[in-house]
Amino acid sequence: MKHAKIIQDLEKLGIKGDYEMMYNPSFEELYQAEVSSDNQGFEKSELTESGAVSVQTGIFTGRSPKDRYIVQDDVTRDTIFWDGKVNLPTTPEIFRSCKELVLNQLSTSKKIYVVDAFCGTNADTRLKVRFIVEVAWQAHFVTNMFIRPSHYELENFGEPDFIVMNGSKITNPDWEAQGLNSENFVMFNLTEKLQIIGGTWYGGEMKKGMFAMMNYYLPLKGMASMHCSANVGEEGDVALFFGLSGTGKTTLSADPKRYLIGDDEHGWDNNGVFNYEGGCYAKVIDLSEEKEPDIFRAIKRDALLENVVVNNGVSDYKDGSITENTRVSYPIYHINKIVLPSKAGHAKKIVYLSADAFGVLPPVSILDENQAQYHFLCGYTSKLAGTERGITEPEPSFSPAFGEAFLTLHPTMYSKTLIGKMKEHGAKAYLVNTGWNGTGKRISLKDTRTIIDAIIDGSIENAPKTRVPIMNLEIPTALPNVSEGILDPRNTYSNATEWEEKAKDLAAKYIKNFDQYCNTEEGKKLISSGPQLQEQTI
Ligand SMILES: Nc1ncnc2c1ncn2[C@@H]1O[C@H](COP(=O)(O)OP(=O)(O)O)[C@@H](O)[C@H]1O
Ligand SMILES: C=C(OP(=O)(O)O)C(=O)O
Ligand SMILES: [Mn+2]
Repeated sequence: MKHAKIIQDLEKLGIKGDYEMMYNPSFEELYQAEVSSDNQGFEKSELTESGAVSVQTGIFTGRSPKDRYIVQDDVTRDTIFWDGKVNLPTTPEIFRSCKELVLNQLSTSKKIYVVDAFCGTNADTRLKVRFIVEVAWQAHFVTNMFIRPSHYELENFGEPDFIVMNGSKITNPDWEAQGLNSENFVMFNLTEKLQIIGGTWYGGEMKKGMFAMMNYYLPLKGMASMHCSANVGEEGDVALFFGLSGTGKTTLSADPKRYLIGDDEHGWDNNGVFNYEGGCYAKVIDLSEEKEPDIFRAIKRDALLENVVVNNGVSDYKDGSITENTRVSYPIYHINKIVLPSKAGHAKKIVYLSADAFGVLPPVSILDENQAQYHFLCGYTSKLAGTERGITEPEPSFSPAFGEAFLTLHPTMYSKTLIGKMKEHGAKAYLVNTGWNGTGKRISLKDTRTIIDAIIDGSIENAPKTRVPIMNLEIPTALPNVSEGILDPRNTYSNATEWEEKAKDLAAKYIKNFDQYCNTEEGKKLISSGPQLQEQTI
């Protein structure tokens, strides 16, 4: 029997105890476990008016990059990009000691949830992942976010390719002596194909953890692995939306005119674009049915709200007092227009989303091939408060491939694979600012959506154009139904020299950041595609 086999597997891993084990619980079983009166502290969940359950994730309401380590050994030494920032090295010994802590924690649990799921739509490239957690809502989170195997697939699941053991309730007392950042840890061992977690309850570590693993395995097989959302039109035309957290991947990919492929993580192989996930993870801060009807309506039974303030069973999306990073996860079929399985053909339109808090970038720029490469390597945006610990103010950030925090290989691996696919399939790239302009206000969602429509239907190519100096970007000067006077950012300032000053400041940052790619001929040749400081605006 499957159940007995799973218990045997857990014992082999070192989880031995007198626990009750639930294997791939149904949504109904998860719900019952979540509202059980046995739950303590952050295990507690609450039913809300929409039918969704609401939880608090504890001290961590976002990922904790400084506590994230990868074991450096023969498998990873020459493959992982040891940049000293994202992929922090640890030793097999320290991993073993932290793993022991997690095993002890799980062994003394009353209840353990084991969820077998897929990461990746295609059988030939997906990871069969086994999540072992002791908190019901964490099991719910991974059930929402990863691809749920059918009964048949579950029966034939076989050995997992990767195991995630979450001991969020324990911390590491030896962290100082081991030279770690804190008592909390998120560690990967690629030899053992194991992720272990302690101290943080935040589910994003599991979601983005497996993304980082896909970012390792797929580019090594020549595929593009991308931090982007994706949707497809009636004609099979696929669009990708790259961007860091908060730039609009989830919001803009939920487009009632198109079919959603996925909202965050995709691969691109010889057959086309495919999702890694089986659900979406949307921000709910200030969410309204009027502005984002598809996401609003996806919040219903089986959806899981995180860190939202709930008053007498009613969620208040305006209240950011727990965190600005309030979230909901839901299975992808909560969005009406989707393709299943989550894949489609080759991408034709590539949109780089950047939420520029400094008001310099145009709402949309048309990129040529070299600029597509330049801006992909730059990955400029402003980091907004919330998704990462310690970020409380917008900060300019250059994040290669629009996802530096999840890259396990050198950034150029991701640009090579993506640009290769783009060339092969004649995809065109655009840079879209979903952030601020000289008015001090954020560019409206309505204007951004209209701009995206013009990119997707191709009409943007026929618009009158001009070049924005310093930033060295080509922009349309008029687009039907886009607010007058916003397309050229210089016009959103009462005095264009104000823009110029800010632009020079930002251009200098771009140029300085790009230095890291200038030690190769390939990199050097891209400099002229980026911002230029010597230029005069008039
Ligand atoms: N012009 C805009 N374009 C996209 N999103 C916008 C815009 N203005 C405000 N927003 C808000 O910004 C947030 C974008 O978040 P989200 O789509 O979840 O980003 P991501 O998926 O890239 O992390 C949403 O809360 C959305 O309502
Ligand atoms: C969940 C995350 O990503 P995003 O904001 O892109 O959805 C994250 O960065 O932890
Ligand atoms: Mn998102």
